[in-house]
Amino acid sequence: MKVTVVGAGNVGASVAEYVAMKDIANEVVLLDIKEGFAEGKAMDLNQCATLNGFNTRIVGSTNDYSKTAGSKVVVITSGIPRKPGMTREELIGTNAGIVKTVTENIIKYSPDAILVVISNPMDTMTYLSAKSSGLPKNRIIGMGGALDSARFRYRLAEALECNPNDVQGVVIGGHGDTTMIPLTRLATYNSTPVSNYLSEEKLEEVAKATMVGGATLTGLLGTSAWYAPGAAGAAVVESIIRDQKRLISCSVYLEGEYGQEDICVGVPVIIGKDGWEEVIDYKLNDDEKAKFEASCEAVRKMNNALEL
Ligand SMILES: NC(=O)c1ccc[n+]([C@@H]2O[C@H](COP(=O)([O-])OP(=O)(O)OC[C@H]3O[C@@H](n4cnc5c(N)ncnc54)[C@H](O)[C@@H]3O)[C@@H](O)[C@H]2O)c1
Ligand SMILES: O=C(O)C[C@H](O)C(=O)O
Repeated sequence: MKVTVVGAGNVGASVAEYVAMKDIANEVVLLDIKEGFAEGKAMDLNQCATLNGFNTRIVGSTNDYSKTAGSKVVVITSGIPRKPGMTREELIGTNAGIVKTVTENIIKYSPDAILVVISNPMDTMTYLSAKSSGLPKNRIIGMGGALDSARFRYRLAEALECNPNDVQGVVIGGHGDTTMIPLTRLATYNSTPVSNYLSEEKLEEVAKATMVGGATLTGLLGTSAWYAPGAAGAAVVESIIRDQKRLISCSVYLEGEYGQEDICVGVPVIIGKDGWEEVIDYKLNDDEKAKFEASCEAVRKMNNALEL
């Protein structure tokens, strides 16, 4: 099984590392436009094999797509990250061209691949990939909700002072500072509503911290985060390769689900060997529905800036 990761920068290398550590692919191809960069990252990662006990071969490629041929999954991380003070949406001018070209090159060599889009602004880049590739909708998955939900669970566990693995929580909507929707009403601490333990004000605080999770890290790091984004990307890849049928919030092309058409936005989906298989209806209440609609309007506005 071959997995390709386009962009060997912070997030791409992190996805490659986590995929290798999971030992779910024989080969991971890391491709970057910067001369020798992907080869260097691949060599460094290969030298972890005996230390971390994996048997995945990592191959570096400077823009040679023939090396990516026959990939089962392709993760797109190529593009610029934001700097402190910027929004993800400001990246569209540079990243749209990159994501479009990369998508076209990838499907020339791997027409049956499932694409996992990570580059920002992620929902719009996923929509662009869907439109420019012409691939069946189930084979285009935007990764954002997996990361945002992990951050939500971390913030909830911090507030509850508990083990994060005992907390369930999902973020839907756009992957933007103001568009994501942490579903606090549905979050649980080992099957009991978190509202049993946390006040409305505390839950509001948790939701706000979740929404600006990426911006907070960008402020601290000077560039955007990569460990949790890499782990979230690898979790999506694992669910595809192992056909795990995990229920993960991902940005997918909607045709009526959640009342939306012709948009890629975060909703809970089942992820398996054929890509995303089914959207699960969380039965949003009126307030959540209104937030979801506003989120979709903002994403749609971004999509309108694309030259398709
Ligand atoms: N969806 C998410 O949850 C999420 C999370 C983190 C980061 N991101 C986004 O992922 C992207 C990458 O972030 P990063 O921190 O890895 O940035 P980075 O600068 O470390 O790496 C990006 C890499 O892409 C490469 N690249 C640029 N154009 C290319 C092309 N045409 N073909 C191949 N490679 C190309 C660059 O050379 C660079 O090595 C950014 O857009 C960032 O905003 C999204
Ligand atoms: O915050 C960013 O710009 C990167 C990414 O989308 C994240 O949420 O970490």
